[in-house]
Amino acid sequence: MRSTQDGSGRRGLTRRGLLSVAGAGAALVGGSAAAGYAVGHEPEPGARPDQPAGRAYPFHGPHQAGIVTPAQDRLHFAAFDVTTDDRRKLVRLLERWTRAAERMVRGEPAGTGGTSYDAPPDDTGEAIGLPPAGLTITFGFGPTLFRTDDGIDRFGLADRKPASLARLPHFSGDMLEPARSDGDLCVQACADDPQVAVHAVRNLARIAFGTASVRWSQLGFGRTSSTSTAQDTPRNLFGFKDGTANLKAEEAAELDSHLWVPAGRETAADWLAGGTFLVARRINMHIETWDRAPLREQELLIGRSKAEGAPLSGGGEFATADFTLAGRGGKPLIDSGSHVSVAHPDHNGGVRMLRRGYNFVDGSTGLGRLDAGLFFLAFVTDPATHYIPMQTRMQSQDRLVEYLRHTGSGLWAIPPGVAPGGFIGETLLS
Ligand SMILES: C=CC1=C(C)c2cc3[nH]c(cc4nc(cc5[nH]c(cc1n2)c(C)c5CCC(=O)O)C(CCC(=O)O)=C4C)c(C)c3C=C
Ligand SMILES: [Fe+2]
Repeated sequence: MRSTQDGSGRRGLTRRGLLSVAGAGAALVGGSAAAGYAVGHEPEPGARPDQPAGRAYPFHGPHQAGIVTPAQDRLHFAAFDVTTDDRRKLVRLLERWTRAAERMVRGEPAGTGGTSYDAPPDDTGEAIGLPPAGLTITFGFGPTLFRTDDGIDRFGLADRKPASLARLPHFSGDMLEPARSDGDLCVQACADDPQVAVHAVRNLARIAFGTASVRWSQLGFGRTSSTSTAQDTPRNLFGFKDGTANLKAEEAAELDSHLWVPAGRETAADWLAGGTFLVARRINMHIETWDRAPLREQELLIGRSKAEGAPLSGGGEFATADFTLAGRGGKPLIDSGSHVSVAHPDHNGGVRMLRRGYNFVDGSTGLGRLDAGLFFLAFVTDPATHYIPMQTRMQSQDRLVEYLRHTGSGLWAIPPGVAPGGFIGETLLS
């Protein structure tokens, strides 16, 4: 927490809006202002929107932020179970989440302040003094929101469920943990400061108390993709550049074909027009085994060079891969079982996806191995065409899977963006 002290010895906390305590007597009842729970919601004089940490992305727009937004460096992802069957309570939660998200992405506290000194603060406080840090908060609806596993239509939404919104099928080799999978709702909070991302999820969970509870959550510490041509390509925990051939924000026509759900595709689910689907897979990577594999083997399995990220058929990082070019002995320079060959659009009916995953390390196992990998996040126009067939092919043909273990999974419909005054999911629930 950053705090400042002026010449009068008064401490002032600086997250543009500060926690306030209702009533003029507040300072009298416990010296809260002097203790740091000060007042005011004025813009912080020191805020620097020109600096990366001061960057704030708008919450409102035709699409939700956090999809084509340049991928930030940190993630806190959470899946929630709705604990009520009262539709009005669900709507109220989404309204309250919207208001809190609007504020937090601006670098303001989750609440407006003014709570009683005898009540819990309406912001948890750990982001006071921190700038917006490029925070985006993206919300999604899982299949069980529409119909529970027992077939119950809790909220009268069953006939509006998109056909493709169903639990992902079992893929060969899956070792999924139920406690890391699925959920009625999801929240993806991305920021360039981990404390800002965690603060966002924590406050949304606090607001949800009594209506929804966290089912599972995942932290990510390094982006594994770029979503804009202005970004450098980052590296995953295998040490390879990841995101080179990703779908990028600048490819407007491709986004319409491969990312956004078009109006009129499915009458009953037209509320999703302008939205998309989010696939999440927690993929453990066998780091120690990989680190003992020769460089030749590592490059063969990926199909790109480790240093530059260039296709093994030649050229620089962004050169087009040539899967027919043969090397010594007449064998293709890019192995047909390499990851980029199996995942390439030419071998998947032309489909592309917008990947937005993160590295994770969740400590180590009892055997002294890192519990680490890639939290794969991909946004697609339709998982039935743009994800399930590719994952199925990977499990049977991609030699990289020998080093991977899928331990978590989820699919959510991501509703379109929100207009000022509206709320997340309005097209579905109002
Ligand atoms: C089902 C989809 C995919 C899963 C699961 C997946 C996991 C995964 N990928 C890497 C590392 C790399 N992937 C790369 C490219 C790439 N991956 C997918 C899809 C899945 N990856 C696609 C569609 C592509 C693009 C293919 C193309 O058009 O050429 C690359 C190369 C660099 C790049 O283009 O991004 C790397 C490296 C890991 C480690 C992993 C699971 C842990
Ligand atoms: Fe990949």
